[in-house]
Amino acid sequence: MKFVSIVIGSKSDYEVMKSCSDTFEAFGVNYEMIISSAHRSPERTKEYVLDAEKKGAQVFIAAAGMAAHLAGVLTSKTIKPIIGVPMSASALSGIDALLSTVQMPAGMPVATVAIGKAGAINSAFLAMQILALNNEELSVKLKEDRISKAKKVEMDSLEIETLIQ
Ligand SMILES: Nc1c(C(=O)O)ncn1[C@@H]1O[C@H](COP(=O)(O)O)[C@@H](O)[C@H]1O
Repeated sequence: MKFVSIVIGSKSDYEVMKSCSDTFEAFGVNYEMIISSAHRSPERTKEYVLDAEKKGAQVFIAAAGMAAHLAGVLTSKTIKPIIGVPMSASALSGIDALLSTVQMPAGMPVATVAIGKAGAINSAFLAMQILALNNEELSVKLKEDRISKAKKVEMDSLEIETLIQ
C-alpha cells in the first residue's frame, strides 16, 4: 500500500502535526505517523525509514524542533522525497529548527516548509502534490481545493465590503 510517512521527533510535536494528518484525512490519503528521534532513538529512526520504504512509503515528512536533525537523517537513508517541518519548541521560536532543517549540504535535499502549523499543513499539501504527479484523482481534488480557496477569498471580501458600507 502506498502511503505518506510522518515522523515526529517528540510527543510534544503532535498537537501541531495533527494539522498535517488531518489534511491527509480530508483528502483520503493514506498516512502513518510515528514518534522517532535521530537524537534520542537513532537506531529506531534508521530502521524505521528502511521498513517504511519497504511497506510503501512514497514521501516522508519529518517534524522536529530545536536542533532539528531528524529530516536530514531520514534523507541520509532514502532517496524518497523528504519534507521537513520546523517546530517552534524553544526560546528561539523555531528559527533554530528552521535553520537546522533547511541548511542541508548539497546533494542531500530536505524540502523545508514554514515553522509550525502552516508548515504542518503545507507539508501535507506538498506531499500530495508529489503523489498527484502519478494520481489523477488526487490531482483533481487538489485543483478543486485551489478553486474553493479562491472562492473563499471572494466571499470573505464581499462580507467585509458589505460590513463597511
Ligand atoms: N529535534 C529533535 C530530534 C531530532 O532531530 O532527532 N528529536 C527530538 N527533537 C525535538 O526536540 C524538541 C523537544 O522535545 P521534548 O519536548 O520531547 O523535550 C521537539 O520539538 C522534538 O522534535
